[in-house]
Order: sequence, then C-alpha cells, then structure tokens
Amino acid sequence: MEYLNWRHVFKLDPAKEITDEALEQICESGTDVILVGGTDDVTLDGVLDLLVRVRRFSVPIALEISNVDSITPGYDYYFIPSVLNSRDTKWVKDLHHEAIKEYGDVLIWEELVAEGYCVLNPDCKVAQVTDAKTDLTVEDVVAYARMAENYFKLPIFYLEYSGAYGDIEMVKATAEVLNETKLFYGGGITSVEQAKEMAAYANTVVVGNIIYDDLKAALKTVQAVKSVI
Ligand SMILES: CC(C)=CCC/C(C)=C/CC/C(C)=C/CC/C(C)=C/CC/C(C)=C/CC/C(C)=C/CC/C(C)=C/COP(=O)(O)OP(=O)(O)O
Ligand SMILES: O=P(O)(O)OC[C@@H](O)CO
Ligand SMILES: [Mg+2]
Repeated sequence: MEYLNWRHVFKLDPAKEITDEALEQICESGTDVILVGGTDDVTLDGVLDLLVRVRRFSVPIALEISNVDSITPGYDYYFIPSVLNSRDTKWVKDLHHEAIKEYGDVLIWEELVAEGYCVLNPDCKVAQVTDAKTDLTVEDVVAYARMAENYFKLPIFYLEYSGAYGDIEMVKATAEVLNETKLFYGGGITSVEQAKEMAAYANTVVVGNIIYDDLKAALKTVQAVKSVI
C-alpha cells in the first residue's frame, strides 16, 4: 500500500532506449517508484529488460499493464488502467474480463492496483488507441472522479495529458472532490515550475517523456514535487 504515499513517479517506456548511466540517475534520484508502461510496442523483452536493470537499485518498480503478453512476475506492483472516458468498453473492462477469466485462479490480488484513467489530451497515443472522449468539461471530469471514488471505489484516479501540459483548473477541481482515492497527474511536465504547480493539487505527479528529451530537467522534478507539502 506504499503507493498511497507516492509523490513523484518516473514512468519509463519499455519501447524506448535508455542508457545504464541515465537509468542509474533516474533510479537514484529520490523518486518514489519507477513505473514501467507505454501505449504501443510494449513487449515482454522490453518489460523484462527494465525489470532486471532497475532491480540493481533499491527503488520500487511497478508495471503498468498495457497488454497481457508483456506481463512478467517480479514487479512489486501491477497497475491496471481502465480508461473511464473511452468510448470502447474494451479499454474499460473487456480486456480485464478476458485476463481475469484466463488467470483468475492464480492472480495475487494484493499486487494489483486498479487505476481509473481520464485521458484529456486528444492528440496523445493513448487517447487515440482507446478512442477516448477528450472534449470534457470540468463538470464531466469531476463526475468521473466522483464515480471512481464513490462508485467503483478505485484507489487511483489518473488525469492523463500524456505529451501535453494539462489544465491546472481541471486538476484543482478534481482534487477538491477526491478524499480516499489518490489523484495521479501525468502529462507534459518539463520544468520545476510545472512540477510544483501540479504537485500542489495532485497526490502523485508522473514524469515521463522529458526523461528521454532532457534528463537533467527530468531529475530536477523530483525535489520540485517533494518540496510541495
Ligand atoms: C505475477 C503476475 C504475472 C501477475 C499478473 C497476472 C495478470 C495476468 C494480471 C492481469 C489482470 C488484468 C485485469 C489485466 C488487464 C489487462 C489489460 C490489457 C488491460 C488494458 C489496459 C489498458 C486500458 C491499456 C490502454 C493503454 C494505457 C492506458 C496504457 C497506460 C500507459 C500510458 C497511458 C502511457 C502513455 O502513453 P505513452 O506510450 O507514454 O505515449 P507516448 O509514447 O506518446 O509518450
Ligand atoms: O510523458 P509525459 O507527457 O510526461 O506524461 C507522463 C505520463 O502521464 C504518461 O502516461
Ligand atoms: Mg511516453
């Protein structure tokens, strides 16, 4: 249950290359966890490679499942997205139903963490793949957040702007209606200022692409997030 207290997360994409030196800096940065996940080209080889390399360090590692073929034992947690604003039930619960039908007898439920995603950047891969309805008002998003917490009782509600910096008013309004469910924010964080701004409202701030574009800037987001009480 330590994920309930995570403030900063680095999300590594198993489809992208990262050098040992960069990986060491990411793992030793003081981040709370390495979350391994991506939308496409996620393979078992990529997921295993990162597991073995990150295990040399003491930071926890979690796998965010995007397809069943790339799941491997050995991760500390398995995060399972359901895209609440997808127009296709496949991404909300059908793939999940299939997986539970096949593996239900052997699942270790304590290792699985359900995430209610609300994807808001229409141009990102995950919005396109899942056919997410992204033209949402604050009232729409707040209703998804309330649904996640009070109806589905999900531990995590994830406001996903992957690749673009999000709308702080959306994040603020969402934070205001959540009590038990943790608010994850992810998308477009490239600076200390942005990291701090989102950390003021989100329980957990997820930093992804900037790791590959500007490692130094990525590393600075750790202390930025943690400096916000
Ligand atoms: C020990 C052991 C092996 C345990 C596990 C056993 C098991 C089989 C568990 C399965 C249980 C279960 C219910 C599984 C669900 C299966 C499944 C396939 C669910 C669908 C998940 C889903 C909705 C995927 C859609 C894509 C998505 C939301 C991905 C999350 C990552 C994300 C948003 C990345 C951001 O995009 P990115 O790739 O970074 O984009 P850019 O490249 O443009 O940056
Ligand atoms: O890659 P960025 O834009 O930082 O987004 C982080 C994460 O929310 C992606 O799933
Ligand atoms: Mg990415």
